[in-house]
Amino acid sequence: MSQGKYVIGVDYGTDSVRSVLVDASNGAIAATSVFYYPRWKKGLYCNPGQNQFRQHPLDYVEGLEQTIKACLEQVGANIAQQVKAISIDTTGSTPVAVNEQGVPLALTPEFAENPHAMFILWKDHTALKEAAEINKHAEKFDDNYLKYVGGIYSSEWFWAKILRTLRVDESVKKAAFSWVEHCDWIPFLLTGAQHVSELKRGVCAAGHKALWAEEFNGFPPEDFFNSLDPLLKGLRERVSQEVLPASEAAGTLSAEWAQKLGLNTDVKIGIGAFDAHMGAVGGQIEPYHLSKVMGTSTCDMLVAPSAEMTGKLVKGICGQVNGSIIPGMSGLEAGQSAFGDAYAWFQKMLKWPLEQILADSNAISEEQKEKLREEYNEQIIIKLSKAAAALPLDVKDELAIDWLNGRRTPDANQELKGAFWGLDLGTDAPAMFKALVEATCFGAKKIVDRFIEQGIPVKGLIGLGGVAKKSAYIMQVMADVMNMPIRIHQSDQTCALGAAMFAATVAGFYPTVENAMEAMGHGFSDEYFPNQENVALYQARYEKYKAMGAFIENN
Ligand SMILES: Nc1ncnc2c1ncn2[C@@H]1O[C@H](COP(=O)(O)OP(=O)(O)O)[C@@H](O)[C@H]1O
Ligand SMILES: O=C(CO)[C@@H](O)[C@@H](O)COP(=O)(O)O
Repeated sequence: MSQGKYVIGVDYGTDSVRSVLVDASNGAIAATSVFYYPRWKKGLYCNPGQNQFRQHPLDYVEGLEQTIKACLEQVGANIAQQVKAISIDTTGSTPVAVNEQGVPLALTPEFAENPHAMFILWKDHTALKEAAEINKHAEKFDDNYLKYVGGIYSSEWFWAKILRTLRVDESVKKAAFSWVEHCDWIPFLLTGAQHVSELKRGVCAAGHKALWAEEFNGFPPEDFFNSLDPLLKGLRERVSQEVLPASEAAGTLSAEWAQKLGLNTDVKIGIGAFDAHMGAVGGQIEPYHLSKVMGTSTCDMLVAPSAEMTGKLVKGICGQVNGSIIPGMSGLEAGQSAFGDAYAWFQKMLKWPLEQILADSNAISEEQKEKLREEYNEQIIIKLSKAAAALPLDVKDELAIDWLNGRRTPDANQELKGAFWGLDLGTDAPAMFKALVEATCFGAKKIVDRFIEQGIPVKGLIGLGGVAKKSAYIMQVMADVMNMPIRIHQSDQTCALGAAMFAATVAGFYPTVENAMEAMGHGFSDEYFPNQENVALYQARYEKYKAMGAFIENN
C-alpha cells in the first residue's frame, strides 16, 4: 500500500449509511462499513399512508461514528493517522429545522420525539399543497425563479417542506432559527461549528432544491418568500447565501470528533452534496452520458460543459446547476420517484397474507419463522425476475404505470398514482412484475426523450446503484426499451467512492475531480446491448404506456 494518501467517503442512503476508507492513489477500497438506521428500520416517526417519512438525527450521528470507527478498526492505527480528508453525500432534499447553534431540533430534549423536528426525507410528500402554491406564486414575478429547476417546484424540496412544517407545528415554528439540508449539516457537525452563520452550504442542494442561482444573486429575494407566506419572513437572511462546490473544504475535523473517531484534527472535511451527484462521479460520468443511479428511486445525472449550456434550459427536470456534479460543468438531474421501491411495494403486497399467517402459526418455531422471513425477503424479487424473464413478449401483455410514488420527472407531479391495466384470470405474479419492470423502464425512457427533445443529446447510459448491480433482467429490459447499450459500473459503492474522490480532491491529492475520477475509478463490469428482436415490440408498448399515462393524468 502506498503511504499517506487515505481518504474516507461517507454515503447516507435512504435506509443505511456506508463509509469507505480508500487509498486515494488508486481508488482501492481498504475498508468498508454499513449501518442501518435503527429508528427508521422500526418505522418510527413515519406514516406511509400520508407519505410522511422522517429520520431522526441520532440515526445519522450514530451511523457516522460507528461506520468510520469500524473502517478504522479494519485498517489499524497506522493507516488511521494517514487519513487526510472526509467527504459526505446524503439523500435530498432532506432538510431539518435547527436552532441558532445549528442543532437539529430533534436533538434537544423538548423535540426528541417530534417528527416535525426531524429530517424530512426526500420521499416525504406531505408538502404537496405548498409545492403547488410555490408554483402558482412564481408566476407573479417577472423573473422566472423556477427556470433552473425545470419550471416546476416539487413537494420533495426544501422550501415546500419548510413552509408546510411551519404551518402545522407552532412549537417548531417558534424554535426553528434556520433550516439545513442533511448534506450540509454533517460537515457542519464534523467541523464543530457552533452557529448557523458558520454553516457552509453546497451548491448542489442549494441549486437543485432551494432555487439558489448565480443569476438571482443567491436565493430568490425576500419579497418572493414574504409574499408567499409571512411565516417565511426573514428566513432567507438566516439561510446563508454563500454556496460552494463539493471540491472545496468546509473546514477541518473538530477536536471532539477527532477524539471520538481516532483521527487527527488536520483531516479536511469536504462540502457535502447529494448521493446521486457524488455517485455519478464515483461511476465515472462523461459529458452527455446519462448516469442512472438505480436504487429505491432513480437519479439520472448528466454533465455538459457550462459554455455549451449557455441559453439552454431543460423543462421538467430537477434542475441544472453549474458545478453541482463537476466544477466547470453544468450538472443536470432528473429521476423517478419509485424504481426499486416499485418492486419493493409489489413484494410487500405478496408478503402481506404470508406475514399474517406466519405470525399466528404454531406449525414452526419463532426461530424458523425468522429464517423463513429472511429467505423470502431475499428471494421474492429474484424468483419473480427469473419467471418474468422467461415469459413470452406480446404487445397486448399486462401494462403498468410506475407512478407509485408520484412522478419526479419529466414534469414533477407527486399527486399522480400508479396503475395496472389489461389483467385477466390468467394474470399471475410474474406477469404483473414484468409489467412493473417494463413500466419503470418506460418511465426511464421518457426522461431520455425529454433531454433529447430539449436539445441535450444522450450519448450513452451508465448504470449504477443496487438494481443495476443486482438485476441482469431489469438491465436487459432497460437496454431493449431504450434501444441503447447500458454499461454497469464495477463498484458496488459508487456514491461512497465518489465521496472519496471528492475527499481526495479536497485533500489536495488531485487538482480536479476529473483527475481523481481517472486515477481512482474502478471501471465497468458489464454491458447490456439491446436485443433487436424486442426493440420494436417495446417501442409499441411504450406508445401504449404514454397513452395510458396521459389518460391517468387527465382524469
Ligand atoms: N434482485 C433485485 N432485483 C431488482 N431490484 C432489487 C433486487 N433486490 C433489491 N432490489 C431493489 O433495490 C432497491 C434498493 O437499492 P439500493 O441501491 O441498494 O438502495 P438505496 O436506493 O437506498 O441506495 C430496493 O428498492 C429493492 O426493491
Ligand atoms: O433525489 C435525490 C438526489 O437529488 C436522492 O437523494 C434520492 O432520490 C434518494 O435516492 P436513493 O434511491 O435512496 O439513493
